[in-house]
Amino acid sequence: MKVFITRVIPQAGKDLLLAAGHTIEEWTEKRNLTPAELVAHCSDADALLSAGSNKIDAAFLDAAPHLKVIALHAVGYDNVDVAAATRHGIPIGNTPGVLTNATADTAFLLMLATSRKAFYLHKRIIRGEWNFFEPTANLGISLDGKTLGIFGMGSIGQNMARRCKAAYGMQVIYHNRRRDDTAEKELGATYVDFNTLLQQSDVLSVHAPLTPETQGKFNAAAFAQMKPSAIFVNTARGSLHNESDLIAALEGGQIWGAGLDVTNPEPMHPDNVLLQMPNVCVLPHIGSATQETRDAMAVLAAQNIIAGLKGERLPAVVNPEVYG
Ligand SMILES: NC(=O)c1ccc[n+]([C@@H]2O[C@H](COP(=O)([O-])OP(=O)(O)OC[C@H]3O[C@@H](n4cnc5c(N)ncnc54)[C@H](O)[C@@H]3O)[C@@H](O)[C@H]2O)c1
Ligand SMILES: O=C(O)[C@H](O)CO
Repeated sequence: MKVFITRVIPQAGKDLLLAAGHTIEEWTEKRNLTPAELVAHCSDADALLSAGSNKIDAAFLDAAPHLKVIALHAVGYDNVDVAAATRHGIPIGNTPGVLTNATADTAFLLMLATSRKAFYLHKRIIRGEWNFFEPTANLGISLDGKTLGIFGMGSIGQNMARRCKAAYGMQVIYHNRRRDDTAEKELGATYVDFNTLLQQSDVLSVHAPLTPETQGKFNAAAFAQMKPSAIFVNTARGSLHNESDLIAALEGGQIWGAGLDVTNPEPMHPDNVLLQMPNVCVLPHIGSATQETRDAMAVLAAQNIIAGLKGERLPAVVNPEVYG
């Protein structure tokens, strides 16, 4: 059967699809498919392997009647109208778990790099501004024993908390849709309401999915409650924070710094003022970008498609309700 793949993915995933007897068509241009191009390529496809942010909504599903399964090369599925897919009888697969460590590493990297102004100081060396050692210049913030706040205590949030506790003995507080026993027992994490999370965190790391409830959650009102010494880290989705409010909070000293793997829009414009700020580190959405992790994501996405095309339950399914 034909599988359409929206971006070049690791060979490990493609090998699995080919070994299962499927044919592959892969979009290799280094630009996003337009919605019309996606429809055109899916018009005779049995499965879609979507790597990227293409909108998968009711209109698309109506226009691609052959599709039997859609697998995302991602854990986040905010680009998918899941209810519409379920109505169309199409299981949606994603890649949870296999990218947890790599993404938590990225959050940890951004926290530490921001706390020491690493990206800004690197740029100063390139500009020839490393002139002499100054005991009172280039100072960052120590993380030892500080309070880590996690918004979204799922797989990646818990992993980030584990890393911060092991490395810095950080106290962990969290806000989630519901309390999490594992986080409380294993990590000694304390559940707090959203305002307390804002007020008490020295580092606030965002790990919740993008939904109507979380969109724009970190706005002027939220930043105003945070400590002037706080670091905001977002590796979830750029739309969870309001970018102009974040810039104003950094400029106004309401918070100290920010580490971002995700922005809105993506890619971030090179002239963005955040890229010039000493206490800000920005990465180009590389949360899961290790060779091993991307291979594992491609393999799981392929396994989802192979199962879906056999009419079997996907190993990682977003909409189990599709099975009735
Ligand atoms: N930067 C990257 O490359 C990258 C990589 C992987 C994942 N992500 C993002 O990270 C997100 C989390 O991934 P995960 O694997 O940890 O998912 P997960 O489902 O294991 O965890 C998400 C947690 O957020 C909580 N949550 C949901 N809505 C909430 C709300 N309104 N308020 C508070 N908490 C809420 C859930 O209860 C859950 O505990 C993904 O949805 C994705 O958007 C980004
Ligand atoms: O959700 C994810 O897995 C990453 O952000 C890649 O899109």
